[in-house]
Amino acid sequence: MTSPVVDTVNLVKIYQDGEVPVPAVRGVDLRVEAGEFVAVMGPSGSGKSTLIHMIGGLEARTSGEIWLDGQRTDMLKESAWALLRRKKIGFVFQFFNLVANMTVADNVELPALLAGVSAKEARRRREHLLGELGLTARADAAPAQLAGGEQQRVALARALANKPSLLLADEPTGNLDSRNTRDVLRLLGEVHREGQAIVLVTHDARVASLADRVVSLLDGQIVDDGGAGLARRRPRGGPGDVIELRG
Ligand SMILES: Nc1ncnc2c1ncn2[C@@H]1O[C@H](COP(=O)(O)OP(=O)(O)OP(=O)(O)O)[C@@H](O)[C@H]1O
Repeated sequence: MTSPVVDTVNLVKIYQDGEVPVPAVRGVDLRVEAGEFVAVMGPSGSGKSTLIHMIGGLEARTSGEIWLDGQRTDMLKESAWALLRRKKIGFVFQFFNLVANMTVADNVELPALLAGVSAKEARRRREHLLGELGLTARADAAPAQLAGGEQQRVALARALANKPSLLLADEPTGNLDSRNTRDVLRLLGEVHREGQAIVLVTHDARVASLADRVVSLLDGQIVDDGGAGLARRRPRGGPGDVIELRG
């Protein structure tokens, strides 16, 4: 049996607001299998972002365990984390973190080149991803010349250039109009069909409807795990993969 891509055990995060402890995540057990698409939903402040930041190693946990692909990660040093992230994880967060003095094309190719992919293959992936996201004409622009929604799509292309086994996304369609949302969702469907796991925070029920499973958080705890462990996975290429959005 293969290890789950993500396995958190009694994961806790308590922020300190001066003297006041702010419990953000309170004992979360979340298991995500290879290739599974999980949407995380819940009201504002329920701990969604904190949870995926901890899974991605961007935020230290207070207690509990985090395992990625069978490797315990919550005790890793930053250098080991950086290597693991580069190899296995793609991030799309609300802050796009594009490199300001590089073109869109170079921003998208960089992670693949850093991971040792050949220049030719990195260019092929970049052309494919920018094409899918309607950004081909913006390849030579600097990030600052792009609208917010365009920057967000470049950030998604960059996160996928490496073909990560795990994509972590925090509101990836948050700033997008319906046409761009459709492009992003089509690409996520493609990523999912290729067997990459996705953990995605969203407030958008249309986005969540594409997932294999919706995990609901409330006050830092999972109140519904969407039937983890049940054979809910749709067959690849089945009707669930057809993305239709109006508007
Ligand atoms: N750096 C921080 N310092 C102190 N408290 C924080 C910090 N970051 C988050 N919190 C608190 O932790 C709780 C969970 O926040 P989090 O951002 O994870 O929720 P969320 O579900 O992602 O919310 P939203 O949907 O609004 O993004 C909230 O009470 C928030 O105020």
